[in-house]
Amino acid sequence: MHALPLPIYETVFRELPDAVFLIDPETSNILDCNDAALTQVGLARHEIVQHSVLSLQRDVVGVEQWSSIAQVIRESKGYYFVGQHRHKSGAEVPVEVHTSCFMREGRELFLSIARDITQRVASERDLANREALLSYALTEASDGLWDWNLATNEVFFSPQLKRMLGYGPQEMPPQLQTWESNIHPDDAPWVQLVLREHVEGLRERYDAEYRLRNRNGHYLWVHDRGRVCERDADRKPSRLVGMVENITDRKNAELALQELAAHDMLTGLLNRRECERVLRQQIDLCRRLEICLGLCIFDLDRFKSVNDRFGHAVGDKVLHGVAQLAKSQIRSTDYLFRWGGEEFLMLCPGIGLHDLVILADQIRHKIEQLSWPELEHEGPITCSFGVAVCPDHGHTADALFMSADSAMYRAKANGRNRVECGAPVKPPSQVPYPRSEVPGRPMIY
Ligand SMILES: Nc1nc2c(ncn2[C@@H]2O[C@H](COP(=O)(O)OP(=O)(O)OP(=O)(O)O)[C@@H](O)[C@H]2O)c(=O)[nH]1
Repeated sequence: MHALPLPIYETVFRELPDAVFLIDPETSNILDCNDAALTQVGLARHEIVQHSVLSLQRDVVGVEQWSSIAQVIRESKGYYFVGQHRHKSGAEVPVEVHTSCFMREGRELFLSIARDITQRVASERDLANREALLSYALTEASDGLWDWNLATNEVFFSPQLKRMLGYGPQEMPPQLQTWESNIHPDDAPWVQLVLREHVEGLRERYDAEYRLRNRNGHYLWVHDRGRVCERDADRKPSRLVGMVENITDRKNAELALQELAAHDMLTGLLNRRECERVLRQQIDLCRRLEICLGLCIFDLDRFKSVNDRFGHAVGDKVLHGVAQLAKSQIRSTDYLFRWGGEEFLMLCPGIGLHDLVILADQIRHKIEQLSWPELEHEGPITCSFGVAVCPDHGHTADALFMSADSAMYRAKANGRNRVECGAPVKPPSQVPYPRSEVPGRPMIY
């Protein structure tokens, strides 16, 4: 039983933002209410007081139903229900009602507090709609979807994602490791870096194209995009969702085109355009790693006479043979390009002048020793070589190339079938640049 209302309680009753009704359990009539109650149903005080509480809503109909509810309210400490109050305008106001029973001066009374939950119902409806959409997207969308809980490292893989990779609905354990272990080893480090950078807030989104292994062990090319969609109380990412698209066909076509555009048809070597790109990239890389970069240009000697005497087709064979031989002499980390016509360019990261000269001379010698049945009694095919090393002979791509090129012309002028070195240049005073070769780079090829 509650104590008698004191003036302070009277004020609380009047000022409460929730609608409060004082009800006679016998008649269901409202004995009193606060202003929030009047606002909630849009009625004046005289339209409410001494009217049945049943007139405010439609969930309880008739005295009989009211009596049984009144009985439940009496027996329980508090009666709670979610229903609708009827506004004067005809609109329905969703309410959450808590009713309790108490005695005052020997008389039984009900106190009902009705909270307007319009906003909450709207957001719940919105959430339900979104969840339905999400559930549709997760199971039916043509792209595969994933949902990663960062706290547990659990990952939901959508049925479509599993289908894309050739797995059944019960396969693919829902863990981050399942995904990680299927990324192509060459792609894994940078894909994981991109993902980490997004989680750490360094990238706005996670977006990567990489190879993902399917159930048969073959790799698919995928475009994977994702975003942090939930954060914990400390604003740390707690959930990331993303979408995986199978782009194998497009990527393969793209790669085939790139391959075609980067290679020379006759020799199969990388072409001049690719050479220019790689040369600049290697200059930057070697500068960053503080290692040397060797460049060698070689050109067939008196090749015009081969064409003239034996025809272009035989000349092509010679070019192809020379390219294959040179290719067989370099390391997998070196590059060989067909610079143009009968001219080739070799790039060797981490090599010093001494070793580069040895390598060039070895190739020169091996080319000279090749036998060419098509050339009948013609003498050996020979080449002239010019070598230069960055930074000793040039600090930029152009300077390095020019140095090796003029060395090659000097080799021609000095009798052909020989190796000449570029002229040393002064280092730029402001850029400290090492002279080191890669430690341990073998001199023997
Ligand atoms: N068969 C064939 N010949 C080519 C190709 N590209 C360039 N050539 C030929 O290479 C020859 C180059 O001749 P030149 O520049 O006079 O040089 P060279 O005869 O080798 O004389 P030096 O370089 O001074 O030793 C020309 O006959 C070109 O037609 C090719 O793809 N196939």
